Amino acid sequence: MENTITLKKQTVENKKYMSTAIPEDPILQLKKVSISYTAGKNAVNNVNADIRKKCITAIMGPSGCGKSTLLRAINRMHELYPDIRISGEILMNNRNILKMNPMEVRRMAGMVFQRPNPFPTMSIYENVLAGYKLNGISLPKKEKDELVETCLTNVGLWNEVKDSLLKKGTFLSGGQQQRLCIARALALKPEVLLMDEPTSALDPIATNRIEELLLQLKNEFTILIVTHNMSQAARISDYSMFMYLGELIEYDKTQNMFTNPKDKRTEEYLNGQFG
Ligand SMILES: Nc1ncnc2c1ncn2[C@@H]1O[C@H](COP(=O)(O)OP(=O)(O)OP(=O)(O)O)[C@@H](O)[C@H]1O
Repeated sequence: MENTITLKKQTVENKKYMSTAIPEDPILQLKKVSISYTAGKNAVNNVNADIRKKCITAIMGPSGCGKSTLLRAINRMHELYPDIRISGEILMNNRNILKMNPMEVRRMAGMVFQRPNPFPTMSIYENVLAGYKLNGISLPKKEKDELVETCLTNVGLWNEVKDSLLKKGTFLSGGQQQRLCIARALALKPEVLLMDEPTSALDPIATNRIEELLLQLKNEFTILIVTHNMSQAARISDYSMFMYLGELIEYDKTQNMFTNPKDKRTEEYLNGQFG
């Protein structure tokens, strides 16, 4: 009896911190998602959230709170860890991605990592098209040329590299390499762009360019970004999630969370008291 009362109380408490302003038209729905690397210890614990289309949603929280684990699960990269266990549902456009072909999921949810990682043996041109090659999809030359130009234009790189498309991607600066990696992810026309601290290895100027780029890209794409940089979340995200010890503690419009955090732990984190 006591347990039931405690559970009910927790549900009410949890709801209190999930803003009513959270999306009605989600592209992505996390339902009771729990993930563990070792039995009995959840790295992600019972996360429920709807992610709004064509918005930037930031995932924040102290080191080890499960941000990257959650992000990786959204394109089935968690499966690279053999003993990992996942429960719950991750719906993308109402389809449970945990039951789909992983290659199809990765086409729908592109990933950009912390360190720019263009394929070192490929040219700039080939890097943009790498997703097609890996998926065994061949395109006519004209279509490939158009796709490369469009994607590089979308990331503001076309004018900088149009005369050196056959050079290796690794010749570019760090910021240019990261924009190339974003172009590579965009080439597959993903539903969602997942970004794991995409600017943490970049200088402030390159960071600024990527942030401007993300603000443009959200007109067309849904972006979910893990960031340690609170000012970055405040600058570019529409919605913010705060995770702590694997749990989603608070999820709200960024402006609400930064001006009026509901949970003491969110407030302390945003005030720099831990993390
Ligand atoms: N490959 C792994 N094997 C076992 N445990 C892991 C593995 N990767 C992460 N963990 C554990 O899972 C938990 C969540 O880690 P995760 O990397 O998702 O957190 P994070 O919030 O992204 O951290 P950071 O901000 O430092 O990148 C941590 O306790 C971590 O130690």
